[in-house]
Amino acid sequence: MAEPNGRPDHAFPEAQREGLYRAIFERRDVRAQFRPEPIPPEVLARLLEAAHHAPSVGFMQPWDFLLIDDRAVRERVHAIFERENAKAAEAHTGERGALYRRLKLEGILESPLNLCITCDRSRGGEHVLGRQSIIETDLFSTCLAVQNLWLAARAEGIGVGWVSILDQNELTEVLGLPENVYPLAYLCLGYVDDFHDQPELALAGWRQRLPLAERVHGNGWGEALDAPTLLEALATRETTR
Ligand SMILES: Cc1cc2c(cc1C)N(C[C@H](O)[C@H](O)[C@H](O)COP(=O)(O)O)c1[nH]c(=O)[nH]c(=O)c1N2
Repeated sequence: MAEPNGRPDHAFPEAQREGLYRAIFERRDVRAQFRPEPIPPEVLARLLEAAHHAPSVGFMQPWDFLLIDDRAVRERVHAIFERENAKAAEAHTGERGALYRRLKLEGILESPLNLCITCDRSRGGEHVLGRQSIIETDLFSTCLAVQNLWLAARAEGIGVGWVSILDQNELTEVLGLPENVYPLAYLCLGYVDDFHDQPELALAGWRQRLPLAERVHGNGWGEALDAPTLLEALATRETTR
């Protein structure tokens, strides 16, 4: 299809575009509102397929997916969280410390499924196309798989919470990961009672979303953007969300 200006129109129809943006804006990190029902296999397959279709450096596809529903394994991971979280809490004192201790930062035992997305740092051999200069691009790729899954889960009505308050070496041992396989994301998944309309950390008064217009630079760091219409559009969008 071509637009009146002759440019081919590859954009999705409006309703589909809205669906995609809805998943982006209504995706939340979920820790507390999990329901116990299991995720049906066909739905889980769709989420994993979405993750598997993420971009990856040199088409490396460095990810694997460990589906963890065993209570004993989850209890061991939860114990790692408890230890690490106690250490993390010590970093915050006074009112901030009290607020930190009130935050719910994981749903390891309440969610029906835990999912560890790993990154095999040796997949594809020594010379992965595009990874020569920036070795961490395998980790970046795996993060994109996480985000694909997270957005698809939101569209399916499934909440996802990322737990990173974990000792990676202990987690590696509990999950029996081979050498070179890094546990990139430990996620809690399940249907939820509700999705908050703002990040939980914002609702709790921990930290607020930064004004986007202030984060956009011109031709170098700190250079003003010479694009009044874009700046106005950024500011306008912000007041509506
Ligand atoms: C790499 C990484 C690691 C973590 C997180 C996210 C990411 C990207 N987040 C979730 C984080 O707090 C959340 O994304 C932000 O607060 C924004 O909220 P929404 O995701 O928009 O709901 C997170 N949340 C939490 O409760 N415990 C955690 O350990 C972590 N760890």
